[in-house]
Amino acid sequence: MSSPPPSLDDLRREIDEIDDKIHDLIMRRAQVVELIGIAKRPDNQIVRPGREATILRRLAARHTGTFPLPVVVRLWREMIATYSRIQGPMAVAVYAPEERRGFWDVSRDHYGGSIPMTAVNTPAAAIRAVADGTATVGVVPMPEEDDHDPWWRYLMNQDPKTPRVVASLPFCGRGNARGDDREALAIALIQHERTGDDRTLLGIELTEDKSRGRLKDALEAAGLTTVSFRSWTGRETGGGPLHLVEVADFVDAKDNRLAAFAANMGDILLRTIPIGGFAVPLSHAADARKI
Ligand SMILES: O=C(O)C(=O)C[C@]1(C(=O)O)C=C[C@@H](O)C=C1
Repeated sequence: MSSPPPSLDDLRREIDEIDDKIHDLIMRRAQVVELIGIAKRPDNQIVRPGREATILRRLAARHTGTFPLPVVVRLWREMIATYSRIQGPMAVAVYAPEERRGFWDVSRDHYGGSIPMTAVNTPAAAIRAVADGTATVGVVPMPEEDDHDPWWRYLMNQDPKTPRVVASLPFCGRGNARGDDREALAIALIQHERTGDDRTLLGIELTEDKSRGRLKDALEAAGLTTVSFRSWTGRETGGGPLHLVEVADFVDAKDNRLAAFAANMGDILLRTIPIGGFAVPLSHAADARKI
């Protein structure tokens, strides 16, 4: 004889037990994070986007059942942001003018509801807020093709006080975020860290106009796979043409492939600056599977 199905009261008791366990673990995680905050000193970089991506990828790989993965990621994003704030002060400056409130929504999903967040009207204002320490993180739009004053050119600077791109938002779908703005990048005064599946943004200045095909060939001959290109004439400032190339790997300034690229380009290359990068978001994999 099969046993009768559990009663509503039994099931609710089980839910209460589960909730207690989840709550206990959230509180225990806070204690461990406090110790992490102590262990991380003296370099004291509270926000570690690479580690955050690794945590979320590991959970995504073990996820099964009917509870949607993007919601798991949203819960963890709320937690991770809050656990960051336990370690020290945090503030986010988001490029979110009136007509582009979608960036506010994706930033709030990523950095949670408890971190102080300010909307600014230009990407340059978000960069300034990070550079002067008013914000720990800035959120700027994914570079666009027809941008007449691209924000990324302000990051083409070797000064260690220049913010770097450190993450791409959203990490797992934009849910019910307003508007059509699809993707944004986070910048901070920290280094982009290797996670095993990364993209790097290379800012490249040339002495004269060259086709993207030429740049692509020189990068690929140096062993760098190109994903996308953005260009800016540089005429307005009297400088040379600038290109922002997304490459499919982790690359830092010491990478031998940049030296090989410089050799391939010869005298027309003025400088190449990795302006940061990001762990490939889970939504990229989902888009590729057309989920
Ligand atoms: O691992 C760390 O360095 C932490 O500070 C912990 C933690 C987390 O909650 O897991 C919090 C903030 C960091 O951005 C990354 C991860």
